Amino acid sequence: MIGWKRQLHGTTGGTANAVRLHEVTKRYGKGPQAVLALDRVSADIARGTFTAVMGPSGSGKSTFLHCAAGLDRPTSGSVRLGGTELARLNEAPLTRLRRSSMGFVFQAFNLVPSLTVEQNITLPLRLQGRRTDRAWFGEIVARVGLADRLRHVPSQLSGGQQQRVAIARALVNRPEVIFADEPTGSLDPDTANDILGLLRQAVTDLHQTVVMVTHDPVAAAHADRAVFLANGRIASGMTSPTVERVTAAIAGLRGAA
Ligand SMILES: Nc1ncnc2c1ncn2[C@@H]1O[C@H](COP(=O)(O)OP(=O)(O)OP(=O)(O)O)[C@@H](O)[C@H]1O
Repeated sequence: MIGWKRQLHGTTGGTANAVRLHEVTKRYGKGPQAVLALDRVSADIARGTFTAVMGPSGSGKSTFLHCAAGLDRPTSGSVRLGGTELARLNEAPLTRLRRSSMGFVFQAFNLVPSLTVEQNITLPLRLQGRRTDRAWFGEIVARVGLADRLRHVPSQLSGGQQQRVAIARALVNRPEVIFADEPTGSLDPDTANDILGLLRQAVTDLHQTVVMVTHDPVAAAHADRAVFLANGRIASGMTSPTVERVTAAIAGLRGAA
């Protein structure tokens, strides 16, 4: 764990963290039925990096993402987004912070069916009462290849196109961090590869920060780093993950379970 933290700092030349989890524990339920989903997890996510969160089913990946994004409150420990401690915020300011500083990409796309592509993409801005920066909007729409689809509604789009809308929506705020939960889980391999390429570009070209939960070693290989959870703890970390190394690491975790 210490080595993992050192690696993060070491490769970024001391860049500030977008997200920092310190000794985060999440327990669901009480008494003998209680489940320890996260057990004193600490992780620093440096700005401008792409991190894949991996691990066997039930290892705590979604709980990690939900706690990091303030969608779920840790039982103990600290989560900081930039300089802000999430535990100190009540629901209303937390919701505002999520809208202003986080982007989300989910497996199920989660677009608003009655809104057009353009309205879906700009929804986070409208919810904050902010104007759309047309130059930035034009750039992200061009990058995700949706310029000729702006007046369509989600039901008129393929799954891959809907996920492109979700990525544009996540980028529209220039958030502190984009959280992606199995973003390619319902896509065919070629479409998945396109979507992962867009997330990669968001980091490399647009200097965004992406944290992605995935089961898929191919998806993880697009990231700068992979962090492996097992039984609610960080078991190991890896820089410049490849499909082969990630597959071997997961097999090792399954063997140790
Ligand atoms: N709301 C909840 N109430 C009770 N237990 C929960 C709840 N959410 C998650 N858990 C438990 O916490 C543990 C971690 O769950 P989590 O969903 O974070 O794992 P995961 O690694 O994302 O799994 P998967 O890959 O199957 O989605 C599991 O044992 C799960 O059953």
